[in-house]
Amino acid sequence: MIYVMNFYYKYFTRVNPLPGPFPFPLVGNFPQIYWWFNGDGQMFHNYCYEKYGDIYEIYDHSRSIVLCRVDYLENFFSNKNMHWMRFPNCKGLKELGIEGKGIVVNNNYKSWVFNRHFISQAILSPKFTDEAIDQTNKLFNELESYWNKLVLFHKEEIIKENKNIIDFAEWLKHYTNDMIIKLLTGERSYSMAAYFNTFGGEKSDYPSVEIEDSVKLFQALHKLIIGYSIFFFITPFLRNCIPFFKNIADDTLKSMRFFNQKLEVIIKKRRKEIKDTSLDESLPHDMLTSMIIKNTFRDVNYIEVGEAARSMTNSEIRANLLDGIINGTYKTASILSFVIYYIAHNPDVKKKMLEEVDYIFQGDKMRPITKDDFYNLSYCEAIVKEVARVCPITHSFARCIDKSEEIAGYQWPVGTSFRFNVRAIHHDDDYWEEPNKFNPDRWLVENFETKNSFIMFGGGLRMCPGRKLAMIELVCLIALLFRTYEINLIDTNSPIKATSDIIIISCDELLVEIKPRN
Ligand code: HEM
Repeated sequence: MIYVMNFYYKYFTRVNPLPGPFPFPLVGNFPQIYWWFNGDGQMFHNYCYEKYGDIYEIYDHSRSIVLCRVDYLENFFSNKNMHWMRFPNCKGLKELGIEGKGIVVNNNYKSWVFNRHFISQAILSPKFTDEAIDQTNKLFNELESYWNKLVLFHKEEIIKENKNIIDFAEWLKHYTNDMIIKLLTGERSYSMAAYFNTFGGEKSDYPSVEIEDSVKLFQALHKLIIGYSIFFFITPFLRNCIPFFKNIADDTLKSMRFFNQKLEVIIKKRRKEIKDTSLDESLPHDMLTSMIIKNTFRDVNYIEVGEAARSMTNSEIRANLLDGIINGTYKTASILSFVIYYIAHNPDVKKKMLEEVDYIFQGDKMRPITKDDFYNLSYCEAIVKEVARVCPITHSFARCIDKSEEIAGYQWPVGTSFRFNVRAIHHDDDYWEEPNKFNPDRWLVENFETKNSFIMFGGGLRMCPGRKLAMIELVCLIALLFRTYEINLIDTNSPIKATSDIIIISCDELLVEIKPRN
């Protein structure tokens, strides 16, 4: 009773009261999200934007101000202000064992700068880019080999049994999982092989122990992604006392322990491999190796300058790997499924894209894709950006201000939480011409884009460090796929099957028919 009275006292005396759905104690606006929109965060934000306009407030475990206009973002992304914190401190981070670790939810500025610097140096380097292109070719060949076995070589029986239909979204999640694990840790995972094996009949050539391991890793990752938000957005009382939330929280902690153990083994093994490699031999370019050798004598830029230039501990490396793996799996996969969907619904765009792809490869369906090809595939890149603009996969992302500031015409106290409604920003008609039109050509006009109006990868200091890698994966895969295959949606009339949680929108299923292009 006291809690409820206190909650509503604070609510009715809050600074700058704004319109928004009425909150409930302990659960904030979750009842509305679940009762009205079946848990769909994007639909909830669409509703709030239409009903309340450019600025409204919502509640999870605390109050957040949601901004929907491009000009409201200036204070967050300019170098002058540097509001760098994403979420306020919360007990959940400690329970998950990630307080002050990694980068995504790290609220310790010094530690975040240290980790972010390591990660950026590792994955924005030219050698890492080469490695990403190389792995794209290798893993795409593997993906094709499974499709060939499943779909293309056994035509008659498969067509009879309707097996030429594949769930593209599911294949992509396994593909991006194998890709990110290889690029970040240097280790192979066999998520695609495991998925292939579920179809019965022929099995993949990889040893079954390795495949089973990958299945466990993939399942643990899935549980972590689902369960993570319970630790940020749900109050400790619900998480610890209500069985529904407690079960998810326990499962998430179990997956976290499992993941940490796996990563610890990989890190120790790599440290030993590096130690056993003579100085004149080169080392691989995965993120793990780069993080281990940074600020050691194996680092080509090594200078000894005290604490700031210290090397990384295993627990820091683990947290960074986990951040990268979680962020690098589902987002890239979902956006590519949306790309396939939009291409199928826009024949003119498809025609132009095929012309670009055919021009680049000149009829050669076998040669690997190169870095130059990637830079020349400007229309494919435009398609990715336009799909991400009209159909963002992160419906909102957050900042918490570390000093009092005037934002959107109101003065806000330190510690206020904000969210940016990505879809509203991407459709702000003061900044986008015909915002509702799907038009990749707009991206071909140089410098047309206004500052902060496109926030697919966020903005400011905390902008996504994986953006280049994501674009390489997306653009190269589009080119490799459409160079060889005709991909048609099974049901062109149905809307895309996607679900949106508290932050991410993911494609659940995309049934396509795939056959070789003439
Ligand atoms: C299409 C794919 C991707 C999209 C749309 C995406 C989008 C985003 C967004 C919107 C943010 C928040 C930025 C902000 O708060 O300003 C973010 C952060 C982040 N992303 Fe990505 N991302 C993608 C792929 C990746 C990949 C492949 C990686 C792998 C390394 C990655 C790693 C991260 C990390 C570590 C952060 C946290 C950065 C920080 O807090 O300093 N992302 N991403």
